[in-house]
Amino acid sequence: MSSTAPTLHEKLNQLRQRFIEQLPARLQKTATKWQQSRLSAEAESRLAPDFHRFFHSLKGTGRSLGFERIAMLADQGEELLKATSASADPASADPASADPAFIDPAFIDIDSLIPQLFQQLNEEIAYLQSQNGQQAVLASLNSTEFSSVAPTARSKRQRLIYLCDDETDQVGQLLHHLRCFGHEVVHFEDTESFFNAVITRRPDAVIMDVQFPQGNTAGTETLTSLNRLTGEQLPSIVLSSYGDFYSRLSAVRAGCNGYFTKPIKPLDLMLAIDELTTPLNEEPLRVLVVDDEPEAAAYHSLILEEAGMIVQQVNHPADALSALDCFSPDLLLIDVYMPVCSGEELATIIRQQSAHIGLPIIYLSSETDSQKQLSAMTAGVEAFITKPVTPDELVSAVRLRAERLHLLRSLMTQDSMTGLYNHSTTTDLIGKTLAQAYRDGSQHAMAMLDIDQFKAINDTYGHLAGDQVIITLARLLKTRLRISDIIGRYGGEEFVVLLKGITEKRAAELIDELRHDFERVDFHAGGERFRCTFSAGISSFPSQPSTEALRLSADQALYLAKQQGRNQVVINNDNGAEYSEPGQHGVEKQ
Ligand SMILES: Nc1nc2c(ncn2[C@@H]2O[C@H](COP(=O)(O)OP(=O)(O)OP(=O)(O)O)[C@@H](O)[C@H]2O)c(=O)[nH]1
Repeated sequence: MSSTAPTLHEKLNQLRQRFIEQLPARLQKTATKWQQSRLSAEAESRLAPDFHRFFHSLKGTGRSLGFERIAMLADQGEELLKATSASADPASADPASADPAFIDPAFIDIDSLIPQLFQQLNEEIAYLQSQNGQQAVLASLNSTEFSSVAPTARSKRQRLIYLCDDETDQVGQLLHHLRCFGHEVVHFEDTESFFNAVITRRPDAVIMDVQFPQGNTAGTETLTSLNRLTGEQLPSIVLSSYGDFYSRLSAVRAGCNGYFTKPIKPLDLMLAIDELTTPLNEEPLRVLVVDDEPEAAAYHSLILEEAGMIVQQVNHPADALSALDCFSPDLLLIDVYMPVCSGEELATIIRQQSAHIGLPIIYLSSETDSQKQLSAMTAGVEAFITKPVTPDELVSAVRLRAERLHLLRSLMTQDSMTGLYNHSTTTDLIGKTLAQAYRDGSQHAMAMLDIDQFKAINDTYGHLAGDQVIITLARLLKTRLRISDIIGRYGGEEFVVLLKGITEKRAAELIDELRHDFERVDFHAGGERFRCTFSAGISSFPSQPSTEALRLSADQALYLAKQQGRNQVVINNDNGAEYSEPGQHGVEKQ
């Protein structure tokens, strides 16, 4: 059995199979209802919206999933129903004069045509379930284009970095710093092995020396050849012993993003790499999909997830409001035709609540009538996408409209210096996580971190150096902890982390590893080099049943850590405090 995760094509294939397996039962149910509707005028008008919705959504989902013939038959059904219902509506004007393709409804034998369509749909399903049909479906699936759907790299903070420098003795410290921050670093001593490695496995960023035995600008020339060969610019930073004009010019021509001269200040270079490889908006976009058709919702979710977004599906419009509150999406994707309430009505309900006034909404529908699209837009939605939508179209439509709100939200929820959550957002998110933990019985641990003798750092090296220390610890937490963990700057030099799904003991081990790596980071201020440490206190849920109780308990443990000499991690659990190995010092001046 293969242990790899299913590919997009495999997931899509599963979705199609599920759709086809369930279709005969849906068809049977609708055919039975159709017979009932023929018994009286009352039943006919009561059940008419159900048939319209059935054909309409079958057309949309069928087309999205690539079942062209099913979509075509469903389209015929919808058109037949439209034509006969228009003839029953005395308010509708006589279209015969305007439309040359008009067929008089009096000549449409709906009683035999609709059952014929049911029959044809059943035959198509039987074909699709046969071996020949399955092969045809597979062939069409393989021809589907997903080329420009973005990779899921955004979900990982760890970067692959290639460092190409033949002066091995000088890069040891840099390698250590980069690895401290959780990056995978591969070191090459010559440009040829570096070149081959890039072709085999493309890195997220490159640090390149300029001068090699092969030539004075051999490093930057290698980057230029690679960029030409692959047609893509490698994010790169130059690290050179020379700052002369021609070395710098060769770096500019190779499209390098930065130029550092030796001796190296590892932290500066590391932060530059971090900036180069971290997308402006690091948090993935969140999309709520509301569609009564589970397969259609799953199909669109799959595409958006594949592009790195977090998606939640809701199949009943009534569940959309609570999902909005719990999930906090950056965008809402709504199907227009749903039972109970239309997409238009749902959009109006949402817009009437001040908390969701700015939320971008996109309609997704098989409706091609531009007049109807226009009227649906009156509820204040951003866009109307017609099914079937290609993956690239869907991803870019969603990204375009969601990113602005996402950015605005980030400004309100993040601390501007570190990009971590601010105090109130941290408390808010922890509260929501605990509410969920009560329902699913999960356990979590909280860590409170405080930089040791930070006042002395500010006083000795200046506030800018102090800020650098805060930013570095924030980066360390972000790169080394899980994306799902909640990491906040609680104020000043104090941080709070909720490590989800782990015991306090495991949390203490993780934080202690960070403590150990942090104390080995070199900071520079003026001509001086210095190091810092932090202390941490750990508490856990459910022994501490609320955010406030967790915070107080972690704070007590932190206080103990400070009292006992700093640079250590203390757990506050039911059995009393437990300590990690205490460190040596708070500030080390070298
Ligand atoms: N550079 C800088 N300093 C800050 C920032 N926020 C708070 N501080 C300073 O952080 C220092 C915190 O000092 P204290 O609370 O006395 O604690 P400490 O010196 O770290 O000592 P211990 O916690 O006991 O190890 C104060 O001098 C604050 O002015 C900031 O954003 N940047």
